[in-house]
Amino acid sequence: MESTLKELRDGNTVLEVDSKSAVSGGVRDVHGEDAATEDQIVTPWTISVASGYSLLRNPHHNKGLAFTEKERDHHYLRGLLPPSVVSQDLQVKKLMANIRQYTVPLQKYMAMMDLQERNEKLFYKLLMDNVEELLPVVYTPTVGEACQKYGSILRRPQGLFISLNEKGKILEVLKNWPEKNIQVIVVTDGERILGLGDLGCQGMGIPVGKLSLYTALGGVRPSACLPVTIDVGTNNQKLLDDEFYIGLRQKRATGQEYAELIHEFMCAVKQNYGEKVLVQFEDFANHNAFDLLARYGTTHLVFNDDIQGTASVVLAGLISALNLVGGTLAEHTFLFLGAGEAGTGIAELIALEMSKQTQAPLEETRKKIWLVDSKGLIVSSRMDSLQHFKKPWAHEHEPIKNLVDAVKAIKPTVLIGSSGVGRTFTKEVVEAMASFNEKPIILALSNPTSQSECTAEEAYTWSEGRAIFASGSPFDPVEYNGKVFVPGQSNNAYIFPGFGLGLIISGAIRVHDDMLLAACKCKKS
Ligand SMILES: O=C([O-])CC(=O)C(=O)O
Ligand SMILES: [Mg+2]
Repeated sequence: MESTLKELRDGNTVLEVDSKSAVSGGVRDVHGEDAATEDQIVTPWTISVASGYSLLRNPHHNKGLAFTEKERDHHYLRGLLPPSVVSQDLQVKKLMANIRQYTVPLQKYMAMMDLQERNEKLFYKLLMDNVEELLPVVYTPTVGEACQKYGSILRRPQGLFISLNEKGKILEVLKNWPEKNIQVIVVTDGERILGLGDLGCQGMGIPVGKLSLYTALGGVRPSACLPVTIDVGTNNQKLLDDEFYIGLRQKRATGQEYAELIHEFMCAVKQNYGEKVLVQFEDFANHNAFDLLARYGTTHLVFNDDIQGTASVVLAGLISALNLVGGTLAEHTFLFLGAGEAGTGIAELIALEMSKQTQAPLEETRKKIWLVDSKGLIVSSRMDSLQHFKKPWAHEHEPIKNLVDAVKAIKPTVLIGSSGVGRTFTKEVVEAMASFNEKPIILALSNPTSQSECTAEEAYTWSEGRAIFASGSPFDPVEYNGKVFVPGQSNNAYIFPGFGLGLIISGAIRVHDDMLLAACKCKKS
């Protein structure tokens, strides 16, 4: 018996033993008789073994034609597969050829999701071997379009949906998830999906995509990753009117009703998975993102990717850019378009690093950083009407209404776009940057590509090839005046999988700013 179990464990066959299988005293309750009392309605122990037909339909263990002759004998697969045995490498070759035939990115996305649902090992092999080509498919920018059309393209639901209907029952809902040992949860409420706005329940594509990078880039086991979407309704009328919309058909719950659902979720998560489970908040709207991070940052292992992840990756990029333009952080002047999660998160981390480098107080280093929001430059005369996360950036200056005037007045060396609004770094803005900077640093961070503040081509052309440019969404290399410029990508995908892995393997129970600063300075050895 023990040797068969070991074989099952070591082999490819699924073996799931519920932890309740051993009754107290170390005596195995083989027939479940001791535990099967009337007040215990759950099966006291279960062993499930996938083999044969069900093994082929189990995405975690299916290998398709790559099952060897021996495995086909052992797992009752004879006759269920055509005779040919192919290597995983050949499977990768075939699938890449198929995926490359699709010209529409969304078709590639759907092919990848189908694969993930069919043969998880092959999905990750494909993604890891072809990461540059497939990252824009399973992640930004295509995942944005997938979320917009999620209701129409959905085949088999992925992740866990927790809606207002589940209020009071969230712990039970977590127990419906087949995996028990969860290490990372990526959760969204869908209110600010990339720069695309409120996509309600259809935001699920984001946690699914982020977690596939946790595995492909961070090496976290897929079974330890849990994508969650909290559905409190949507204010997106187009979705509410869409017959294929998959979420609750109501306006967003707010205030106490919202806070109570999130709180129940956070408590249930800790109760079910323990203190070391990492909860990554993703694509919440500004008005909730900061509050959630503040509220749960002291009681849970939480990380906001849009505030902290983006901040670390951008600071890492700036530290590298200084090698090209010279000077220390404190010798530069920063101007942001966008004062939300990404903008203020990045600004704060830059100020913190400057303060560490120069020993100057944070209040002083913040003065090197200026932010423009939809109402213009953030200045002290606007203080009373500013949301709390913008207040630290309200410096003394006369009011300025638009970006180009702010650029001309502040004369930044670094211009960062994080507003979620595309096409806002106009020719005039880029030309102004290039007029007083030998090498202007220009970061167009908003996602997906349609929301990018400018394209790589625009940044290089309008600056006559002098801009140091990076963007949130990927852009192809650009040829300008006979020279090829390769734009950088400054997306939190370059930090959260490694950062999260570090949190998990170190057994951390809280996230601290020093960890973010350390992550920024990590160099590939
Ligand atoms: O998902 C991405 O590509 C980056 C990100 O967090 C966002 O734009 O919200
Ligand atoms: Mg995000």
